[in-house]
Amino acid sequence: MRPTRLPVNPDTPMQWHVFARLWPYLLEFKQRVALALLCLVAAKIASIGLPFVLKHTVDNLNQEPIATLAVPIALVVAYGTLRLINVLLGEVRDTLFGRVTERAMRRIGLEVFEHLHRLDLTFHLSRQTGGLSRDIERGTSGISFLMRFMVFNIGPTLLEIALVVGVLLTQYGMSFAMIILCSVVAYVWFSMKATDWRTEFVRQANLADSTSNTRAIDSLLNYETVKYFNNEQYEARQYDTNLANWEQARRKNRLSLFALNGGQAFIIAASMTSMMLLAALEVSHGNMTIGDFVLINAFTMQIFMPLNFLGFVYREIRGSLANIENLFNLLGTVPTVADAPSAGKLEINQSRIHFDNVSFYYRAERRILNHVNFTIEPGTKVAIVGESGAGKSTLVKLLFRFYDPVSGAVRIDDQDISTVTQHSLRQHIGIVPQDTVLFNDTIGENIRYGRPDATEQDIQQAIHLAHLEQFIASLPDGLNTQVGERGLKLSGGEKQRVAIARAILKRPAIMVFDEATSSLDSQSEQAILSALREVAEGHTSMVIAHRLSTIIDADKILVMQQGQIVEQGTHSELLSQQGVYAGLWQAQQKQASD
Ligand SMILES: Nc1ncnc2c1ncn2[C@@H]1O[C@H](COP(=O)(O)OP(=O)(O)OP(=O)(O)O)[C@@H](O)[C@H]1O
Repeated sequence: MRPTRLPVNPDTPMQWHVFARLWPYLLEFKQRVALALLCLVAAKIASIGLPFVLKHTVDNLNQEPIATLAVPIALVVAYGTLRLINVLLGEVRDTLFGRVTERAMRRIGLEVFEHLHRLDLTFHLSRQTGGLSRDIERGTSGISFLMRFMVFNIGPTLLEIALVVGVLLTQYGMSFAMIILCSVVAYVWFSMKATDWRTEFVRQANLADSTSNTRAIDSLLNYETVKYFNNEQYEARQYDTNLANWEQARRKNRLSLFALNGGQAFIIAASMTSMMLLAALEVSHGNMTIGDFVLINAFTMQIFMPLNFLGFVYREIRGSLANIENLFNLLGTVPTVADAPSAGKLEINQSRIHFDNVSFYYRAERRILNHVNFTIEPGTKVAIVGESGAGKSTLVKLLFRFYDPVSGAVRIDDQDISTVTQHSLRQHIGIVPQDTVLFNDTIGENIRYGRPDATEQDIQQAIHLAHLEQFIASLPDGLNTQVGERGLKLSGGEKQRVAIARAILKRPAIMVFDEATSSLDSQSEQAILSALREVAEGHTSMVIAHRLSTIIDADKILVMQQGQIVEQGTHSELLSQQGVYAGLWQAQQKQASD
């Protein structure tokens, strides 16, 4: 698996406050956490006992003559048992605590997911979904790492150091305790400093790694384009340039790791040597036994073993904290389109839509809609036409309240849609969008998405109305055929028909068709148009169209130009006005007859 660690900027301060936010998740399973900690303390006490058993065994064997073998044998058995208890307690602790971590990951994962769906379209358009999912993945694995390592690595190591220093101080005097304490402090200090210094090299290596990978994937995904232009060698050269950077970055990374490991080894060696020298002196002066010498040796080794991982753990913790911070920042993002605290449900009566003097821009420097006024009477069909970029789809986005108007209001049955809940608003509007995106699921599930609790009969009826029957019958697994990225690719027209079936299934009071037949050939278009007419029957509907021939039966046609409605009326009224619409109509008629 590729590392999911976020390269950490060495100047980023440690995000200690993240711990405070994780605390409540630990408290969810108080008893488990308490039991895990109990196992931890018991395991550490067992491991502190080990060198003592060793000491007594050696001292016993060192007696001349050995009185009885029973005592050393019992001691060796005790040694083995203590080791086993130590390991088993560690396993029990891991198993107990695993549940706590997993539950925290689940809770936070769901919280973020729900929050992301609450955020507005502007947020989603400005963030790459790939980047977002990486943030979530890194954040949640950061939580798992942090919880495990704080409780099982840093915590136990600190406890062990305290116990060992305490034992040395009480049993063997100040000098031994001081050497251990000083060398641990030196070791920790050096590891942290050296790790911070190395972070930049690690970051460069990770960056070079992901750049070369992105390049390779991009090139392979564009396989066809590479072949069209005969550019295999060009691609290979580009890839190799990236690989050369990677090689260089890895070299620095490796050398800096050598410096870190070398420094740590030096501190350990110096500490071991001084402890052993001091112990040897004490033995030669008759103040200590050989057993004591072995005990001191065992303690020193025992202390440095977990510290060996310190550089790695420290770097990972920094990375995890930064990743979790990113994740929590996501949670802190406030949606710009939100339900008012007093928002009630949209009450649909006749479903009259009224754009009341609506002005809108995405960015202040470019106004998109300028004082737009129109009404769609209940049960009627209003078509919106106009040049590309005039603001037609923007009207739909405002109707769905993906954005709020800068001034004016959108009303449905005299209720300003910004005063009702978004859920109740969207419940009553169905859409066949310009681009239909399908989920990576079966075609049946994709249709059912319009109303997840629909019956089979409803689904069959929607399929029939959307003229999908023949197409589905031609699929190898019928409704169970997988579609989307890993399944069957549907053509633009087929996708639109799935979208129509979905919208039919939703049974909304208001229907919106945004270029709903743009991907269809003329014959399919006519079939779908008659289906849409059936579907729209009795609904208030808003139709956006490029091809005017598809909307001549509309009750009203609005002609948009640069964010304003410049003409409105029925097809024949507009033709007789001899204005913008008549011009567009003639142009399209001419095009069709050419
Ligand atoms: N999210 C956005 N941020 C900034 N500008 C946008 C955004 N969405 C659309 N626009 C701009 O707003 C203008 C109106 O877009 P809109 O999609 O409403 O036009 P349209 O009339 O539906 O065009 P078309 O017929 O080509 O679909 C365009 O100039 C477009 O570039």
